[in-house]
Order: sequence, then C-alpha cells, then structure tokens
Amino acid sequence: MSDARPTPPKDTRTARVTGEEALAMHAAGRPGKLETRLTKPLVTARDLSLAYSPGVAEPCLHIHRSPALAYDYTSKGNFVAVVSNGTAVLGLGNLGALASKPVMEGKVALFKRFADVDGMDLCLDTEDVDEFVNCVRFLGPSFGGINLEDIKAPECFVIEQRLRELMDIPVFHDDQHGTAIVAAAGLINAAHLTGRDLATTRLVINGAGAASIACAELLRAMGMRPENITMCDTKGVLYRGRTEGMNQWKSAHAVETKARTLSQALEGADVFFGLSVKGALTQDMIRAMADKPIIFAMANPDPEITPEEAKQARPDCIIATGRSDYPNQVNNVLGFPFIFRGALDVRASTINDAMKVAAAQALAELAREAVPEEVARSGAGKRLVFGPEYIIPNAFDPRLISRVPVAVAEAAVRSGVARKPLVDPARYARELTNRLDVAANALEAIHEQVRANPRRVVFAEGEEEAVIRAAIAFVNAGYGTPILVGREERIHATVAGIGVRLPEGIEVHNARLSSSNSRYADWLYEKRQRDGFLYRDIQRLVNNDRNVFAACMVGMGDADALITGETRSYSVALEGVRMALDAEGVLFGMTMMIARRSGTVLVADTAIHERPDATTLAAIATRSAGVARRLGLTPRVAFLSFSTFGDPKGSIPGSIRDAVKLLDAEGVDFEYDGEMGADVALDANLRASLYPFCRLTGPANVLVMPGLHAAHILTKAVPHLTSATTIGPVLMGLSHPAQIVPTGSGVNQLLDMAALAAYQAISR
Ligand SMILES: NC(=O)C1=CN([C@@H]2O[C@H](COP(=O)(O)OP(=O)(O)OC[C@H]3O[C@@H](n4cnc5c(N)ncnc54)[C@H](OP(=O)(O)O)[C@@H]3O)[C@@H](O)[C@H]2O)C=CC1
Ligand SMILES: CC(=O)C(=O)O
Ligand SMILES: [Mg+2]
Repeated sequence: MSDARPTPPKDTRTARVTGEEALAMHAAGRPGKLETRLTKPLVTARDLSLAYSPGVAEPCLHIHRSPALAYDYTSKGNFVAVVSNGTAVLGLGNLGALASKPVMEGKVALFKRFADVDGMDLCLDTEDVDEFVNCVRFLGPSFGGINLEDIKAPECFVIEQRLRELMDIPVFHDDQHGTAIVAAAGLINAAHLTGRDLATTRLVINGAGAASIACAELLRAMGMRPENITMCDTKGVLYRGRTEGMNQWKSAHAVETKARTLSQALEGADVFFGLSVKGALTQDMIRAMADKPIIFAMANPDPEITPEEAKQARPDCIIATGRSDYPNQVNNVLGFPFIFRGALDVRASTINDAMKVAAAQALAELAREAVPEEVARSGAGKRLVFGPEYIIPNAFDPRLISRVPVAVAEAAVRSGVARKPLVDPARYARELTNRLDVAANALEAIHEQVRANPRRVVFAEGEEEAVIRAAIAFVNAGYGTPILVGREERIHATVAGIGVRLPEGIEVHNARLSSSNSRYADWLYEKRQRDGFLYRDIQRLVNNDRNVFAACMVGMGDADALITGETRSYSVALEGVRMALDAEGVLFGMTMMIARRSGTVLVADTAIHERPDATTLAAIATRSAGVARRLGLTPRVAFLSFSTFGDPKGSIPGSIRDAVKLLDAEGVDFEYDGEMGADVALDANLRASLYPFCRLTGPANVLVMPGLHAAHILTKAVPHLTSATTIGPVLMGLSHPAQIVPTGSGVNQLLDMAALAAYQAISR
C-alpha cells in the first residue's frame, strides 16, 4: 500500500482578497459603497428656485396631469430599489436586514458600474410577508423597477407574486430569475461543449429554495424534462410522497425516484447545480457522475465544492462557481444590471419569461463568439476562448452592455409589455456602449494580464506599513512576487505590530547586507563613472539609497519592475531611480482620470517637463495616443492652453502650434488639435458652435498639458473637487518599469501602481 498523501488540489483562483482587506475597503473614507450625487447645480438662489420652490411646482403639476411625465422630469426611469429583509444573505443564511446592507449596497454599485442604472438599497426589518409587501407596494412612484434580493424561500415566491400583481413596474427577484438566466446560459454552452442535448440531460440541484426552484422552472421552459431534474434540500431528495420539510413549490418539483440522498441522486447524473451552502458536495459524490460532468457550484461566498477539489476528483469536468476569482463565474451579476437596463429603457411594465429567455440566449451566444482583442486581453489571451474554462462572458466584458439590454428590450416590445417603442435597435446598442467607460474596463483587463503573467516587483520602501500591506495584497491578488527592500527585523516588527502574517511568496532584501551589492555597484559604476561619481560614491548609494538599490535590481534583471515614492518626495525618488534606469524616448508622467460624466481622460505630462518644447509635446501626444488605444479608446488628443485658437495671445500657444505642425509633418494616425482651453476640448457642442474647423470629432480623451504647473493643478484638484478617480502619474519612457507614487499614498494606490508597473514589464 502506498503511503503517499494525496496531492493537495492546485489553487486555480485568479485573485484573492483577505477579510481584513474587505473590511478596510468598506470602512475607508465615507463608510459603505454609496452616496447621493446631484445631477443639477444647486449653487445659487436661482438654482434653488428652479430645483425647489417655486420652480419644482411646475413638474409636479405636469406629472399630476400626465403621470408618464415622471419619466421626463424625475429620476424614476433610471432608478431601481434593491429590497431585502436579509433572510437568505448569499449562502450565509438569515443575517437580518441590517447585516444584509453591504450586499444590497453592493448590488446597487453593480447596477451602476455595469449598466449605469441608479439605485437605492432598502433593507426592511421584517420577516412578515404582509408587512414586507405593504412596505414595498407603495414605493412604485419613486422607482422604475424593484429588485428583490436575498429573501428566503418560500416567502420570496409569495412576496414577488403579490408585488408583481400590485405594482405597474418590473418586480424581479434576482436570486430566482437572475440566477436562473445566467445558469441557463452557462448550461446551454457547457451542454454544447460536452455534446449534450438538454432534453435528455439529467440534472441534480442541491438546494430547493429561491434560486433552485427558479432554475428548475426556467430549464423546464427551455426543454429539460421534469423527470430529469432531481432536487435535494437539507432533508435529502424531493421525491414524490415526501412530506417532511415540503411546501407547494418544492412539491411541484418532487419526482418519482428511489434516490433519497444527494449521493444517490448524483449517480450517473450529467449536471450538478449547487444553490445551497459551502462544502455540500464531496469528491466521492462527483466521482459517480457521468462522463464530462458539468458542475455549477454556485453557493456564495464559498461554493459547494472548490474548483481545485472538483478538478482533482474529475479532471474531465466543467466547473463553474459564483465567485469572481475563479474562471466561469456563474453569478447573477451578469443578469440583473443588463436585464433592468433593457426593461427600463422601453419602460416595460414587467420582466416576463420572453425577456428572461432572451437574456439567457444573448449571454450564451456572446460567450461563443470570437472574443475581441480588448476582452481577450483580460484573460491574457488564454482563458477567454470558448471552451471548458470560458463558458460564460466575464462580468467586465464590454459587449454585455450593448447585447443583453437590446435582447431584453426587443423581447419586451415583441411580448407587448413595453410602454415605449424601440425605434432603432442598432442606435440603441451604440447608446448603450457609450454608457460604459471602456478604459475603466481595460484597467481590469490589465490586472487580469498581470495575474496571468505574474512578475517580480521590488517595493523599495519595504519597512513601511502601507508598503508591506500593499505587498501582501499584491501576492494575494496573484500579481506575482513582491520583493521588500529593508531590514528584516524592522519588516517583521512592523508585520507583528499590525497583526498580519507575511504570506509565502514575499522576499525580503536588505540593501546593506545583500550579496548582490558589489555586482550592482560594478554595474552602476560602469554607467555613471563619467558623470562625476567615484566608485565609493556609487557603493554608498547602492548600500544606502533604497531607490538606487531597487533600480539596480530591475536594471540588472533581478526584478521586473519597482515601486517607490511612499516616503520620499517625487523628485528625490526619481533621482534615485534615474541613477540606474535610462530614458528611452520621451520620459513623462500620465495620469488617468476616471470620471463618470465624461468617461476616462488621460492627462500628460503630469510628472517631468516643466515647460515642454514642441518636440516634447508632440512625442508625449504620440505615446499617449498609443496608451489610449491600448485602453480601448479611439484617441482624440487636445493640446491644452489658456488660449483657444489664438485667443488670447501669448507665448505658450506658439510651441503648441509647432507641436501640431510636427504631427502634421509626421502624418500620425490619430486625431489631434490645439491649442484649446479644457472646456473646448471636452465639450464637443461648444467646439462645433464656435470652432467648427477643429479636427477633433468628439470630446478629447487625451489632454496634453502645456506645462507642469497646469498639469499638477488639474490632477491634484480634481480628486478633491469631483468624484473622478485619478490614477498616476504613471511614469512612461524608462528603459525598465519603475513607478513612483505620490508621498503618503495608501495601500490601494500602491497596489494599483505596482500592478501597472508589472503590466509594463509584461508589455515591454
Ligand atoms: N451564483 C449566484 O448567482 C447565486 C447563488 N446563490 C446561492 O444559492 C444559495 C441559496 O440561495 P437562495 O436560494 O436565495 O436561498 P434560500 O434560503 O431560498 O434556499 C436555500 C436552500 O438551500 C437548502 N440547503 C441549505 N443547506 C443545505 C444543505 N447542506 N444541503 C442541501 N440543501 C441545503 C435549503 O434547504 P431547506 O429548504 O431544507 O431549508 C433551501 O432549500 C446561496 O448559497 C446563495 O449564495 C443564490 C443566488 C444567486
Ligand atoms: C449572487 C447572489 O445574489 C447570492 O449569492 O445571493
Ligand atoms: Mg442574492
């Protein structure tokens, strides 16, 4: 008998977060994930008179006379309530209304992020069906739709049915129908890949609650035979004649079978759907399933079986989970944002079966299409090819926003529940695409690429708490190996002080004691001996200046990229880095501004050139346009100035005009123009009316700054004055990737910049 232990299952997750990180994220800044944003100015007394008394009386009276005008004068048409009583919070059970709030805020955030639907979480502190229904039924005037969430079965069935009868807006229990739609889409594709026909496929569902019953019903409607669907709950199989723990919804799915346990039901089964709890499925159970079994372990936050365990027991399986950190995320996030988007846009009175089936088919078809470049990049070109590891689109797929809502809206029109026509579906699809910020999506794609191609990144200020936390997050996210530069005892003391554990995979290098020092000093001396440095100067720098040491590591190939700046001023950090790393072409900084209203805008140079000359401006424009393209944007470059096309006059516009002429002479393949003010650059209407000759065909998405003065003022003011997120400056143009964060940056900023540095190392 072999005494070899079974090989531990390989961890196939793509990114991990710790509980501590999740808590820190929720507590940071304004607690929670939501705030209210005004869509109209409320600054002057006139604004107040228009928005409030007396002006507000006008829309009130108009709506009173003609209720449909509420869609024109209020937020109703784009506003969804996410309502829960917390009786089935994910797979965590009955946590109550208050503890469900993070999930509900999260659902509102997902509505906004993926489909530009506004929302509000409403956590109702009652388990009484009548109280719940009465609370929600009168909310109709405020909302365009009601998304019910995490309400346990069987109460959820009654609540949804009654609210659908009482309200004239869509009422949709996401855990039922959102889950069923996404799971059905995944199953269509998994069945296709394994050569199965749904009509003869045998499915076992573990769980007989909200999500399970809805899945069974939708799959029956799509052609699965009722007798081929066996459902189990905490008491085992739902067989005909069972009385314990039953209700009318379960009874409708009880089948004639000898199986009494999940294990027995799974013998020879083709498909397993887990909508129950963590760990409910064992390796032995899936060993008894048919060839190429399909396993959707959808319990959240932890699946019924992990993909590692499933693959170990059944290498031939297709496995999906509800989590975003494994391939094949079968989660209703792929459904509810887009389904409501389509329903709201045609003012559907309900979300009916035709709309659900249309959504499932649109999702399934999308995964089978050739994956465009920007989507493939998010899987590093590996996973995102239709197959066992990619049966369902990724939540960040930018095509979702234009495909699923159109399918849903068309189905609403065809089935007669739309109250607004869909005149031009192709145009509607284009409008939908504009709702999404492609560059923000591309950032996620960048992080995915780093996960697929992990890199060694030096964290030069390795003794700092924020840096250590960022390094831990870096390793947990699967971005690669962080190398902390610092004294071991100091690093371990800081780690102990903050009460965390240094995970495996983090290296510590003490610059003073490193065995590489003489190698680095020789190499650096070779580079700098004619720049006024004696060998002993270089030795001292390598030993004492962590930025020089870290840059040598990268320059000599001992690491792929470096991150610094947390404790030293930008110029000091840059000086250390530049000792060892040369510029290749123009060196400059680029800041990404991710703004809700105008989408993502790239701003350059935000780090290096105080007064760039024409050649530098032209070079910055060309490199920035290339970055914009890689982020999925069609570059429109505006050279900014205080002056717009000669008004007022001054000296700076001269170099900008020369830069434009240089680009003209080069015949570059992107749009550019200048000089112009920021308002003219960003407002296409203003440009069209005053400067119709301007060559930009839309709002500028690359702003080339006339000097560091303006660049710093803009990028440092924006995060304080607006809700835009800024990332950067990202250093471009060094021979090897090195990033410098602004002094005192937080963990997330360090982590983002380290990931960008790693990405630069991949794409060099
Ligand atoms: N991936 C996704 O998109 C989604 C996943 N889910 C997940 O599905 C699960 C259920 O959610 P939901 O339907 O809303 O909740 P419900 O409370 O409505 O239903 C839970 C069901 O699970 C059953 N159950 C609990 N423990 C076990 C067990 N050990 N073995 C068998 N059955 C068990 C319960 O059985 P009994 O009836 O006997 O109490 C009940 O039927 C959760 O984990 C949730 O996270 C839900 C929605 C979406
Ligand atoms: C995803 C989800 O809605 C759930 O697990 O409840
Ligand atoms: Mg849910």
